[in-house]
Amino acid sequence: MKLNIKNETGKLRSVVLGQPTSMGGTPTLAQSYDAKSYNTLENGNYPSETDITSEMTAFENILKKYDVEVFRPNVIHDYNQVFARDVAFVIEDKMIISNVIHDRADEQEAYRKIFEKVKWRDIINLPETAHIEGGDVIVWNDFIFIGTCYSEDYRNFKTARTNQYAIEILKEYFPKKRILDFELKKNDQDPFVGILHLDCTFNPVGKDKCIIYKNGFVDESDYQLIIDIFGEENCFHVTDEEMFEMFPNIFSISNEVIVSDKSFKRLNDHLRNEWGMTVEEIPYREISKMGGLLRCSTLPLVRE
Ligand SMILES: NC(=[NH2+])NCCC[C@H](N)C(=O)O
Repeated sequence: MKLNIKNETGKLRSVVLGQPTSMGGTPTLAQSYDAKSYNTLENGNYPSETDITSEMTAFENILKKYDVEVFRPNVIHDYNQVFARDVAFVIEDKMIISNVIHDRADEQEAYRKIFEKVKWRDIINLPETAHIEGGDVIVWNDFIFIGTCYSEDYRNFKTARTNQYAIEILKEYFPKKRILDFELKKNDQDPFVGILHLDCTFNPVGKDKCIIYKNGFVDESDYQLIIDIFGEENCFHVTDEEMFEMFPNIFSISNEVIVSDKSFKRLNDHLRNEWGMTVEEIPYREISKMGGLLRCSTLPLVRE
């Protein structure tokens, strides 16, 4: 397979969609590794495998409707494999194997048959201490936007997944890209305060637009830089509550077609009425309780 990812919104040809089978029971608070799941567990409403399965099936059906080739990872017994995004990521024709948080490390084995479709020389493995997950990496033509955490207590956060070392290495592999790193607010327990990945606070859509949550960034100047790149009129600003519901984490099948949660009324209306896009709405509320949404559930391999 010839990988090709130049941006977030080129027409999607081939993608990995995570899988819900045998996702294990409800974790304990101590076992959770993101603030949204922590909050869900505190509220005692962790989702069931049956509900997660029906949401992911709805997503797969939309992808197939647009003739996208969909791969699924193998099932690992009692292991959450919903969020394919973080396991690896594609930049141009290269696949970078993430160094994910320890709690999720076993997920990668289930992608072996998919990785084997890619030529060895197109696969990049990073040194063990270079931490990075696909949710923090957004390829946007000449730019690569990367979410990170500079804090000295980086290691104390389970929600800090990408470090400077990994970013420095990517700069060497992709010298022609303008790599911009953004420090994200971190908090392992309060989903209104901490941002797990960059794609929970920012996501490009269409040819030149984006969805953005200002308070996810530590430095206002980082947020302002994105606004300057896209232009104020091309930015949809989300509120605290909408960030919590995961508005930024929708998924583009092309410049014109977006898969969104059917409860995102204000966003979906804007995408359709102001920006003229086609919005495919599906139910994804149960999956949101585990700290990710539509972008997080996918790992795009080929876009036109
Ligand atoms: N790209 C993303 N935002 N992925 C969300 C992953 C959520 C998952 N519970 C984790 O903590 O790893």
